[in-house]
Amino acid sequence: MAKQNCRPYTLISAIGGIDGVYEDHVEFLEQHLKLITMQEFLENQQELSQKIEAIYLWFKKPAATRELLQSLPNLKVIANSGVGVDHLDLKLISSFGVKVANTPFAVVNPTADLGIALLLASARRLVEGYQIAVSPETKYFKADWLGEDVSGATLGIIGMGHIGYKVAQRAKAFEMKILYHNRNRRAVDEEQAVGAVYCQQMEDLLQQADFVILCVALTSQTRSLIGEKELKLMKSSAILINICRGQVVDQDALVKALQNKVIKAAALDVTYPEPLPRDHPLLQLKNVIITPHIGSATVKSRRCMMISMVESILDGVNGLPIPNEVHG
Ligand SMILES: O=C(O)[C@H](O)CO
Repeated sequence: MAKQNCRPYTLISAIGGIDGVYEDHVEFLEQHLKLITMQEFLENQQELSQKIEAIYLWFKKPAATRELLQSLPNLKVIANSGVGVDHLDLKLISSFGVKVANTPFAVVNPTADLGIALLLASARRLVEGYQIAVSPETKYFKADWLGEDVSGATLGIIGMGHIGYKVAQRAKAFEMKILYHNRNRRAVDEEQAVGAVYCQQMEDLLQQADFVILCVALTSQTRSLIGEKELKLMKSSAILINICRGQVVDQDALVKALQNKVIKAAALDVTYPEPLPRDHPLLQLKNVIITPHIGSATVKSRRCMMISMVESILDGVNGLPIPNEVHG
Protein backbone atom coordinates (compact mmCIF):
# COMPACT_ATOMS: atom_id res chain seq x y z
CA MET A 1 0.00 0.00 0.00
CA ALA A 2 1.33 3.46 -0.91
CA LYS A 3 2.44 5.64 2.04
CA GLN A 4 0.22 8.66 2.33
CA ASN A 5 0.49 11.84 4.33
CA CYS A 6 -3.19 12.52 4.32
CA ARG A 7 -6.27 10.48 3.61
CA PRO A 8 -7.58 11.17 0.11
CA TYR A 9 -11.13 12.48 -0.08
CA THR A 10 -13.12 9.53 -1.39
CA LEU A 11 -16.73 9.52 -2.48
CA ILE A 12 -18.83 6.58 -1.30
CA SER A 13 -22.50 5.97 -1.83
CA ALA A 14 -23.52 5.67 1.80
CA ILE A 15 -22.69 3.76 4.96
CA GLY A 16 -24.85 0.70 5.58
CA GLY A 17 -28.16 -0.02 3.91
CA ILE A 18 -28.49 -1.75 0.56
CA ASP A 19 -26.39 0.82 -1.32
CA GLY A 20 -23.76 1.51 1.26
CA VAL A 21 -20.38 0.18 2.36
CA TYR A 22 -20.52 -2.33 5.18
CA GLU A 23 -20.52 -0.73 8.58
CA ASP A 24 -17.81 -3.08 9.84
CA HIS A 25 -15.54 -1.95 6.97
CA VAL A 26 -15.77 1.69 7.95
CA GLU A 27 -13.07 1.64 10.63
CA PHE A 28 -10.47 0.31 8.18
CA LEU A 29 -11.65 2.61 5.40
CA GLU A 30 -11.48 5.64 7.69
CA GLN A 31 -7.89 4.81 8.62
CA HIS A 32 -6.83 5.30 5.02
CA LEU A 33 -9.47 7.45 3.31
CA LYS A 34 -11.49 10.53 4.12
CA LEU A 35 -14.94 9.16 3.36
CA ILE A 36 -17.54 11.46 1.87
CA THR A 37 -21.02 10.04 1.42
CA MET A 38 -23.07 11.00 -1.61
CA GLN A 39 -25.42 12.89 0.66
CA GLU A 40 -22.58 14.92 2.22
CA PHE A 41 -21.28 15.62 -1.26
CA LEU A 42 -24.63 16.85 -2.54
CA GLU A 43 -25.12 19.04 0.53
CA ASN A 44 -21.71 20.66 0.21
CA GLN A 45 -20.83 20.19 -3.43
CA GLN A 46 -19.02 23.46 -3.98
CA GLU A 47 -16.33 22.74 -1.38
CA LEU A 48 -16.08 18.98 -1.80
CA SER A 49 -16.04 18.70 -5.58
CA GLN A 50 -12.49 20.15 -5.68
CA LYS A 51 -11.25 17.86 -2.91
CA ILE A 52 -12.51 14.47 -4.01
CA GLU A 53 -9.78 12.40 -5.68
CA ALA A 54 -11.33 8.94 -5.63
CA ILE A 55 -14.59 7.07 -5.87
CA TYR A 56 -15.06 3.92 -3.83
CA LEU A 57 -17.58 2.21 -6.08
CA TRP A 58 -19.13 -0.47 -3.93
CA PHE A 59 -21.44 -2.78 -5.88
CA LYS A 60 -22.23 -0.31 -8.65
CA LYS A 61 -22.83 2.62 -6.31
CA PRO A 62 -22.41 5.54 -6.72
CA ALA A 63 -22.97 5.30 -10.49
CA ALA A 64 -20.07 6.86 -12.41
CA THR A 65 -22.23 9.03 -14.65
CA ARG A 66 -20.98 11.78 -16.95
CA GLU A 67 -22.63 14.29 -14.64
CA LEU A 68 -20.77 12.97 -11.60
CA LEU A 69 -17.45 12.83 -13.47
CA GLN A 70 -17.92 16.42 -14.64
CA SER A 71 -18.51 17.56 -11.09
CA LEU A 72 -15.22 16.09 -9.78
CA PRO A 73 -12.35 17.93 -11.51
CA ASN A 74 -9.65 16.34 -9.35
CA LEU A 75 -10.87 12.79 -9.57
CA LYS A 76 -7.98 10.40 -10.25
CA VAL A 77 -9.22 6.89 -9.62
CA ILE A 78 -12.36 4.81 -9.37
CA ALA A 79 -11.95 1.65 -7.33
CA ASN A 80 -14.62 -0.87 -8.29
CA SER A 81 -15.62 -3.77 -6.08
CA GLY A 82 -15.53 -7.17 -7.80
CA VAL A 83 -14.15 -8.13 -11.17
CA GLY A 84 -16.92 -7.21 -13.62
CA VAL A 85 -16.79 -3.70 -15.05
CA ASP A 86 -19.68 -4.06 -17.49
CA HIS A 87 -21.61 -1.37 -15.58
CA LEU A 88 -18.85 1.20 -16.22
CA ASP A 89 -18.31 3.23 -19.38
CA LEU A 90 -14.54 2.82 -19.44
CA LYS A 91 -14.08 5.09 -22.47
CA LEU A 92 -16.04 7.88 -20.86
CA ILE A 93 -14.15 7.55 -17.58
CA SER A 94 -10.78 7.51 -19.28
CA SER A 95 -11.74 10.62 -21.29
CA PHE A 96 -11.76 12.40 -17.92
CA GLY A 97 -8.21 11.15 -17.25
CA VAL A 98 -9.53 8.88 -14.49
CA LYS A 99 -8.19 5.37 -13.87
CA VAL A 100 -10.33 2.36 -12.99
CA ALA A 101 -9.26 -0.55 -10.80
CA ASN A 102 -11.11 -3.75 -9.92
CA THR A 103 -10.49 -6.57 -7.45
CA PRO A 104 -10.09 -9.76 -9.50
CA PHE A 105 -8.24 -11.83 -6.94
CA ALA A 106 -10.72 -11.23 -4.14
CA VAL A 107 -13.52 -12.96 -6.04
CA VAL A 108 -11.80 -15.90 -7.72
CA ASN A 109 -12.02 -18.61 -5.06
CA PRO A 110 -15.49 -17.92 -3.68
CA THR A 111 -16.98 -17.60 -7.17
CA ALA A 112 -15.40 -20.90 -8.26
CA ASP A 113 -16.66 -22.48 -5.03
CA LEU A 114 -20.16 -21.26 -5.80
CA GLY A 115 -19.93 -22.62 -9.35
CA ILE A 116 -19.18 -26.07 -7.98
CA ALA A 117 -21.88 -25.70 -5.32
CA LEU A 118 -24.45 -24.91 -8.03
CA LEU A 119 -23.19 -27.77 -10.17
CA LEU A 120 -23.58 -30.24 -7.32
CA ALA A 121 -26.88 -28.79 -6.19
CA SER A 122 -28.43 -29.02 -9.64
CA ALA A 123 -26.95 -32.45 -10.41
CA ARG A 124 -28.33 -33.88 -7.16
CA ARG A 125 -31.50 -31.73 -7.13
CA LEU A 126 -30.77 -30.40 -3.66
CA VAL A 127 -33.40 -27.68 -3.61
CA GLU A 128 -36.16 -30.04 -4.77
CA GLY A 129 -34.86 -32.64 -2.32
CA TYR A 130 -35.01 -30.18 0.56
CA GLN A 131 -38.58 -29.28 -0.37
CA ILE A 132 -39.57 -32.95 -0.39
CA ALA A 133 -37.83 -33.58 2.91
CA VAL A 134 -39.60 -30.73 4.72
CA SER A 135 -43.00 -30.85 2.99
CA PRO A 136 -45.94 -31.87 5.23
CA GLU A 137 -47.31 -33.69 2.13
CA THR A 138 -44.39 -36.12 2.06
CA LYS A 139 -45.42 -39.57 3.33
CA TYR A 140 -42.45 -41.59 2.08
CA PHE A 141 -39.24 -41.00 0.13
CA LYS A 142 -39.50 -42.27 -3.44
CA ALA A 143 -36.69 -44.58 -4.60
CA ASP A 144 -37.07 -43.43 -8.22
CA TRP A 145 -36.29 -39.79 -7.53
CA LEU A 146 -32.88 -39.50 -9.15
CA GLY A 147 -30.16 -37.01 -9.90
CA GLU A 148 -27.06 -37.10 -12.11
CA ASP A 149 -23.55 -38.31 -11.34
CA VAL A 150 -20.88 -35.66 -11.10
CA SER A 151 -17.85 -37.92 -10.70
CA GLY A 152 -16.63 -38.97 -14.11
CA ALA A 153 -19.00 -36.62 -15.96
CA THR A 154 -17.75 -34.13 -18.55
CA LEU A 155 -17.59 -30.49 -17.58
CA GLY A 156 -17.36 -27.80 -20.26
CA ILE A 157 -15.93 -24.53 -19.00
CA ILE A 158 -16.61 -21.51 -21.19
CA GLY A 159 -14.15 -18.78 -20.22
CA MET A 160 -10.90 -20.10 -18.74
CA GLY A 161 -9.73 -16.97 -16.92
CA HIS A 162 -8.89 -16.98 -13.22
CA ILE A 163 -12.35 -18.16 -12.16
CA GLY A 164 -12.71 -20.75 -14.91
CA TYR A 165 -9.34 -22.20 -14.02
CA LYS A 166 -10.24 -22.45 -10.33
CA VAL A 167 -13.44 -24.24 -11.33
CA ALA A 168 -11.29 -26.70 -13.30
CA GLN A 169 -9.03 -27.31 -10.28
CA ARG A 170 -12.04 -28.15 -8.17
CA ALA A 171 -13.68 -30.28 -10.88
CA LYS A 172 -10.48 -32.32 -11.18
CA ALA A 173 -10.96 -33.41 -7.57
CA PHE A 174 -14.37 -34.78 -8.64
CA GLU A 175 -12.63 -36.80 -11.36
CA MET A 176 -14.53 -34.89 -14.02
CA LYS A 177 -13.35 -34.81 -17.61
CA ILE A 178 -12.72 -31.17 -18.38
CA LEU A 179 -13.18 -29.38 -21.70
CA TYR A 180 -12.70 -25.65 -22.04
CA HIS A 181 -13.28 -22.94 -24.56
CA ASN A 182 -11.51 -19.61 -24.30
CA ARG A 183 -10.35 -16.86 -26.65
CA ASN A 184 -6.77 -17.93 -25.98
CA ARG A 185 -5.55 -21.40 -25.30
CA ARG A 186 -3.87 -21.87 -21.90
CA ALA A 187 -0.24 -23.04 -21.67
CA VAL A 188 0.12 -26.81 -22.00
CA ASP A 189 1.42 -27.21 -18.44
CA GLU A 190 -1.62 -25.32 -17.11
CA GLU A 191 -3.93 -27.57 -19.11
CA GLN A 192 -2.12 -30.67 -17.89
CA ALA A 193 -2.23 -29.58 -14.25
CA VAL A 194 -6.04 -29.79 -14.31
CA GLY A 195 -6.40 -32.29 -17.15
CA ALA A 196 -8.28 -29.79 -19.32
CA VAL A 197 -8.72 -30.23 -23.07
CA TYR A 198 -9.03 -27.15 -25.27
CA CYS A 199 -11.98 -26.87 -27.65
CA GLN A 200 -11.25 -24.21 -30.20
CA GLN A 201 -14.89 -24.40 -31.29
CA MET A 202 -17.39 -23.78 -28.52
CA GLU A 203 -19.83 -26.02 -30.40
CA ASP A 204 -17.60 -29.07 -29.77
CA LEU A 205 -17.69 -28.42 -26.06
CA LEU A 206 -21.47 -27.89 -26.03
CA GLN A 207 -22.08 -31.20 -27.79
CA GLN A 208 -19.92 -33.23 -25.41
CA ALA A 209 -20.44 -31.72 -21.98
CA ASP A 210 -22.75 -33.03 -19.28
CA PHE A 211 -22.36 -29.74 -17.43
CA VAL A 212 -21.58 -26.40 -19.05
CA ILE A 213 -20.39 -23.59 -16.81
CA LEU A 214 -20.14 -19.98 -17.95
CA CYS A 215 -17.20 -17.97 -16.59
CA VAL A 216 -16.73 -15.17 -19.13
CA ALA A 217 -16.75 -11.40 -18.68
CA LEU A 218 -19.76 -9.65 -20.22
CA THR A 219 -18.59 -7.85 -23.35
CA SER A 220 -20.08 -7.13 -26.77
CA GLN A 221 -18.62 -10.50 -27.88
CA THR A 222 -20.14 -12.53 -25.04
CA ARG A 223 -23.60 -10.91 -24.83
CA SER A 224 -26.14 -13.67 -25.70
CA LEU A 225 -23.26 -16.09 -26.31
CA ILE A 226 -25.61 -18.93 -25.39
CA GLY A 227 -28.82 -18.72 -27.40
CA GLU A 228 -31.31 -21.10 -28.97
CA LYS A 229 -28.77 -22.58 -31.39
CA GLU A 230 -26.20 -23.26 -28.66
CA LEU A 231 -28.78 -24.72 -26.28
CA LYS A 232 -29.94 -27.08 -29.00
CA LEU A 233 -26.37 -28.33 -29.41
CA MET A 234 -26.24 -29.37 -25.76
CA LYS A 235 -27.23 -32.86 -24.61
CA SER A 236 -30.82 -33.17 -23.43
CA SER A 237 -29.36 -34.45 -20.14
CA ALA A 238 -27.02 -31.46 -19.78
CA ILE A 239 -27.10 -28.82 -17.05
CA LEU A 240 -26.14 -25.17 -17.62
CA ILE A 241 -24.52 -23.23 -14.79
CA ASN A 242 -24.04 -19.47 -15.01
CA ILE A 243 -21.79 -17.67 -12.52
CA CYS A 244 -20.79 -14.69 -14.67
CA ARG A 245 -23.48 -12.37 -16.02
CA GLY A 246 -27.11 -13.07 -16.92
CA GLN A 247 -26.82 -11.33 -20.29
CA VAL A 248 -24.34 -13.95 -21.50
CA VAL A 249 -27.39 -16.18 -21.97
CA ASP A 250 -30.43 -15.38 -24.10
CA GLN A 251 -32.85 -15.80 -21.22
CA ASP A 252 -35.97 -16.25 -23.34
CA ALA A 253 -34.24 -19.02 -25.27
CA LEU A 254 -33.18 -20.59 -21.97
CA VAL A 255 -36.73 -20.57 -20.65
CA LYS A 256 -37.95 -22.32 -23.80
CA ALA A 257 -35.13 -24.86 -23.68
CA LEU A 258 -35.92 -25.69 -20.06
CA GLN A 259 -39.67 -25.86 -20.61
CA ASN A 260 -39.24 -28.10 -23.67
CA LYS A 261 -36.55 -30.30 -22.08
CA VAL A 262 -33.97 -29.30 -24.70
CA ILE A 263 -31.59 -29.30 -21.74
CA LYS A 264 -32.21 -30.87 -18.36
CA ALA A 265 -31.68 -28.05 -15.89
CA ALA A 266 -30.00 -24.75 -15.11
CA ALA A 267 -28.35 -23.27 -12.05
CA LEU A 268 -28.02 -19.52 -12.21
CA ASP A 269 -26.31 -17.13 -9.85
CA VAL A 270 -26.99 -14.35 -12.32
CA THR A 271 -30.02 -13.30 -14.36
CA TYR A 272 -31.36 -10.16 -15.96
CA PRO A 273 -32.78 -8.24 -14.37
CA GLU A 274 -31.72 -9.01 -10.82
CA PRO A 275 -33.90 -9.93 -9.10
CA LEU A 276 -36.26 -11.35 -11.71
CA PRO A 277 -39.87 -10.16 -11.65
CA ARG A 278 -41.78 -12.45 -9.29
CA ASP A 279 -43.87 -13.86 -12.14
CA HIS A 280 -40.88 -14.66 -14.37
CA PRO A 281 -41.09 -18.17 -15.90
CA LEU A 282 -37.61 -19.08 -14.64
CA LEU A 283 -38.99 -18.82 -11.10
CA GLN A 284 -41.76 -21.31 -11.89
CA LEU A 285 -39.54 -24.10 -13.20
CA LYS A 286 -38.58 -27.00 -10.97
CA ASN A 287 -35.46 -27.71 -12.99
CA VAL A 288 -33.95 -24.29 -12.20
CA ILE A 289 -31.95 -23.17 -9.19
CA ILE A 290 -31.41 -19.45 -8.77
CA THR A 291 -29.21 -17.72 -6.22
CA PRO A 292 -29.07 -13.94 -5.71
CA HIS A 293 -25.70 -13.09 -7.36
CA ILE A 294 -23.60 -14.32 -4.46
CA GLY A 295 -20.39 -15.44 -6.21
CA SER A 296 -18.22 -13.20 -4.06
CA ALA A 297 -20.55 -12.97 -1.08
CA THR A 298 -18.27 -14.22 1.67
CA VAL A 299 -16.93 -12.28 4.63
CA LYS A 300 -13.33 -12.88 3.57
CA SER A 301 -13.84 -12.02 -0.08
CA ARG A 302 -15.63 -8.78 0.66
CA ARG A 303 -12.89 -7.78 3.11
CA CYS A 304 -10.20 -8.59 0.52
CA MET A 305 -12.11 -6.46 -1.98
CA MET A 306 -12.14 -3.55 0.42
CA ILE A 307 -8.39 -3.78 1.09
CA SER A 308 -7.62 -4.07 -2.60
CA MET A 309 -9.84 -1.06 -3.39
CA VAL A 310 -8.10 1.04 -0.74
CA GLU A 311 -4.71 0.02 -2.15
CA SER A 312 -5.80 1.03 -5.64
CA ILE A 313 -7.05 4.39 -4.43
CA LEU A 314 -3.83 5.15 -2.57
CA ASP A 315 -1.73 4.08 -5.55
CA GLY A 316 -3.91 6.05 -7.95
CA VAL A 317 -3.93 9.33 -6.03
CA ASN A 318 -0.18 9.05 -5.41
CA GLY A 319 0.55 8.60 -9.10
CA LEU A 320 1.83 5.03 -8.65
CA PRO A 321 1.06 2.16 -11.01
CA ILE A 322 -2.17 0.43 -9.99
CA PRO A 323 -1.70 -3.35 -10.14
CA ASN A 324 -5.39 -4.01 -10.77
CA GLU A 325 -5.96 -1.21 -13.24
CA VAL A 326 -8.59 -2.06 -15.85
CA HIS A 327 -7.91 -0.89 -19.38
CA GLY A 328 -10.91 -0.36 -21.64
O1 LIG B 1 -18.10 -8.88 -10.82
C1 LIG B 1 -17.99 -9.49 -9.76
O2 LIG B 1 -16.93 -9.64 -9.19
C2 LIG B 1 -19.20 -10.05 -9.09
O3 LIG B 1 -20.20 -10.32 -9.98
C3 LIG B 1 -19.68 -9.13 -8.01
O4 LIG B 1 -20.34 -8.07 -8.59
